[in-house]
Amino acid sequence: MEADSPIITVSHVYKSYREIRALKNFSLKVYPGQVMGILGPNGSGKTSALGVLLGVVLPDEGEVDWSGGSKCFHKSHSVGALLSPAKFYMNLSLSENLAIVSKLKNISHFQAKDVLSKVGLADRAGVKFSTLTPGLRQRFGIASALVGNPNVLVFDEPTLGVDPEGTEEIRSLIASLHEQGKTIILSSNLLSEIEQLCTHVVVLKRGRRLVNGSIEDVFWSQEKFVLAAPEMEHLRSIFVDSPMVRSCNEIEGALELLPAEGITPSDVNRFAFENGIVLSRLEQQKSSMETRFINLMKEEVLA
Ligand SMILES: Nc1ncnc2c1ncn2[C@@H]1O[C@H](COP(=O)(O)OP(=O)(O)OP(=O)(O)O)[C@@H](O)[C@H]1O
Repeated sequence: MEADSPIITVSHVYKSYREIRALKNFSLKVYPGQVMGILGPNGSGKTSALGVLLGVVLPDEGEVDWSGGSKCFHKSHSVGALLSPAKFYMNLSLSENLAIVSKLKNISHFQAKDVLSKVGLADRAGVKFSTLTPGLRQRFGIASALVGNPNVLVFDEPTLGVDPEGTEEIRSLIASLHEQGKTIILSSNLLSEIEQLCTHVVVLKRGRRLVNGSIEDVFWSQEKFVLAAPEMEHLRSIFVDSPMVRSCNEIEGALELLPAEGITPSDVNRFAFENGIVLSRLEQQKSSMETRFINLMKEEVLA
């Protein structure tokens, strides 16, 4: 997939609101067909990052380039966005609201029913926006993003404030848009949502990018070794200050090591043997998504 050119390239963007630094040296590439998740706690800069991508927030420094060299794309039909919570005219019907959206996007041949049927709201074309539940409002927001059949969709916390049933409906709608080949960029502070929907992720903390890559690489690449031996105290003592490991914890009768770069299980086995210990257990395991995310959030953000 990355053999293609990126659809969006964000380079070294800084954004402050007075003294608050919302984005610090933020860079990102999004390729066609990806579902890029922007993951981070509240206030980490997710909405600012999406605003910069969409051209509705001007960066203080840095560049955003859309494929084709466009720097000002937000009036284009090839991008649809939903910034949460979905805001529309309360007293107008869904089809009237969509007519306004299509006018703003400068789209002449447009059928509200076609777009509404894509999100399962075709039978509500005539109802007022004010009568919709939070989940249906978000679904309608996705419908409005689909006006003009854009290739790229941007959703800011699409399930925020939605009940579990509505959340599942919105998630399956986003998954089906991905299956149709849309490129999607969405923000969330829920690891489970990012894991369920995204192919790629960028993790933000206090406006800085901590990591970026495929879900697999970012959340599953951290390995740990689990060791045991008859003399556990001796085993711990040889590894606790060893440069072979980044951390060493005794958990439920076993020693869990996070190995230093390039260290293999045979290196660990050999080192134990050279110190007079025959291991009764040596397993290589991957950290869980949650563990990796929690560790990332603990990591100090480098200035
Ligand atoms: N218009 C604004 N004026 C002043 N400060 C702002 C503005 N928009 C965002 N901020 C601040 O910038 C920082 C990043 O906010 P942003 O909304 O981008 O983060 P976020 O990760 O989307 O947060 P949340 O999940 O709470 O929406 C926060 O400290 C926020 O208070």
